[in-house]
Formats: sequence, structure tokens, C-alpha cells
Amino acid sequence: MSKKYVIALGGNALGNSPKEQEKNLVVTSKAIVDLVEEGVEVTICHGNGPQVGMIKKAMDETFNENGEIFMPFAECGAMSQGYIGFQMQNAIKNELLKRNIRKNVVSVITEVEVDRNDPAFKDPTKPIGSFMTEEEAKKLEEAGIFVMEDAGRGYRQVVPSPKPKRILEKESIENLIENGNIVISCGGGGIPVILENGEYKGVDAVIDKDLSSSLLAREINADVLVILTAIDNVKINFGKENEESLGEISTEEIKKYLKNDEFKKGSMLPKVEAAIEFADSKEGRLTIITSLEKANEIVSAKAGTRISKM
Ligand SMILES: Nc1ncnc2c1ncn2[C@@H]1O[C@H](COP(=O)(O)OP(=O)(O)O)[C@@H](O)[C@H]1O
Ligand SMILES: NC(=O)OP(=O)(O)O
Repeated sequence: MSKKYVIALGGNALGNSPKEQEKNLVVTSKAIVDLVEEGVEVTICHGNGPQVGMIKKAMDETFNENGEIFMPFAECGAMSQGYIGFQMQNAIKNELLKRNIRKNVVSVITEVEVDRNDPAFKDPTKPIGSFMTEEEAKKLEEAGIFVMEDAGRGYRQVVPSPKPKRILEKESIENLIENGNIVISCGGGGIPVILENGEYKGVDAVIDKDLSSSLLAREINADVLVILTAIDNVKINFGKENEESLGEISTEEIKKYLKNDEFKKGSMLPKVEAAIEFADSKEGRLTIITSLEKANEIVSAKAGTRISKM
């Protein structure tokens, strides 16, 4: 039976502009189609931190002259799914064309239910938009916007990031996979919705795509979860002189590092949490965390940090 992979692509690793993203996606598409040629069933999720921040800023500048917010975050998240989904779908389609492989690629606008009482609504941790200097960050903070230092790379706006509870389009995604499609779903972690008075409605938040990818991977009974980001390996003592890369590691061992606060909130921490959640959920499941550049080594399962129950 063919293996099922869920590949999660980082919003930061996708680059900061449509051109940069297009270029990065050519590399990623090659690795994805390599997997397809090996007979792997591939499903893709992607981040949207930089992109949703950029879209929100542009929307506010266009529509917000009288101080009213016209474009809610959920709608901005939906736009990011369309924008990234289009470029990704297009890049994979072109790679399939080049190799003469007849297969369909489809992006699914995905809603993900969150808990309206999730404590994350009171503690924003998801960095969005571009990086700022400390001075720029202070100005935003004075205007009532939450900001946070992001893994030594500068300051960014942060928004609430509630935990994903249920993927509303799960059955459609499964049907598409079963029918041989390469599916792009849960973009930006999915559009966050809550159930209120019998109706789903969008909320102001950005779900972590690594946690949604892990949820999707478990729900569709995947074998491997691949988290592609901007760094080759998960590190301990990150950014220090005694920094060390983690290779093959058990969930039990990496949990010890997690307890020691080795992984930064809003960047590596959710990836490691998602990795553990998936690997621990069933014997034989593997999570690989590595960079976009190493994506071509996924097939041999040699790249990056490889987390399993062992
Ligand atoms: N312990 C760690 N090991 C490796 N990278 C870390 C660690 N802690 C923080 N980071 C940072 O996290 C980044 C990945 O998170 P992020 O940029 O948010 O991912 P994404 O690609 O999903 O947007 C790395 O590029 C690195 O700068
Ligand atoms: N939504 C999300 O997790 O985006 P990033 O991958 O950009 O952080």
C-alpha cells in the first residue's frame, strides 16, 4: 500500500514577496513531485504568518481611513489561502507537466473550528507580518497592538493562536486524496471559526499550521508528517556557541528538551509540539523537521530532525 505524507510548509520559509514565494515553490514542487513519482500520496498544508500580516496591512490601508476595521482577520486568512494556494498549485502543476505525469492538484478553502474559550485569545503568540526594529515595535505597542521578539530575528506583531479542534472540510479532503488528487488544505492553519447559535463564524486569530497539519495527518491516517521551514534541523542551545543539531530522536527524549525551554514560542515550539503529537499518536509514525532546501532528501528520510516513538 502506498505511504501517506502530510507536508507542512512554513510561512516564513515561503519568502516575503510573490516573486520570492514563486521561486521557493519551484524547489519545493520538485521534492513534492519526486515523492509522487515514488508512489507517495502527498497532502500539503502551508503557513501564512508573513502573508496574512501583509494582506491585513494592505486592507487596513485601503479601507480603514475612518478608523473602522472593514476586513476581518478570518477573511484575510481566506485571502492568504487563495494567494498561496494558487502559487503552490501552479508550481506543482508545472512540475507535473514537465515530467508528463497526469495528476490533479487542488486547493481547498479550509475552515478549522477552535474553542471560543481557548486561553490563547487572551495571550497572543502567533507572529504575523514583516519584522520590525525595537523602535517600530514600541510605536505599535503604544497604539494597542501586541508585539513580540521573534527568535532573535526582530520584532513582529502577534495575534491569538487558538488550538485547532476540528477540520470542517476533512471529509472532502479525504475524498479528494482517495481519488488521486494532490490536495493543498488547512492553509494558514485553516480559517479559524467558532460555533455560535448553530452557525459557524470566523474569529480574529491565526491558527498554527504545524498544529493543524498534525491534526490533519492524524485524521487522514498519514505515515509521515514533514515540517519544512527555514532551518535544516531543530537545535538545542539555539543561537548560542554550544548550539547542537538534533538528528534522529525519540519523542521521550525531545520532550525533555521541551521542558527545558529549548524551543521558542511562536516559532520552533509549535513545530516540536506538533511533531510529538503526531509521532506519539501511533507506532511507526514519523515527523521530519527540516528546511525547504533539504526537501529533496525527504524521500530517503535522511534529512533534518526525525522524531518518532522508537
Ligand atoms: N531551538 C530551535 N531550533 C531551531 N530553530 C529555532 C529554535 N528556536 C527558534 N528557532 C527559529 O525558528 C524558526 C522556524 O520558525 P518559523 O520561522 O516561525 O517557521 P515557519 O517556517 O513555519 O514560518 C527557525 O528558522 C529559527 O530561526
Ligand atoms: N499560520 C501559520 O502557522 O503561519 P506560519 O507558518 O507563517 O507561522
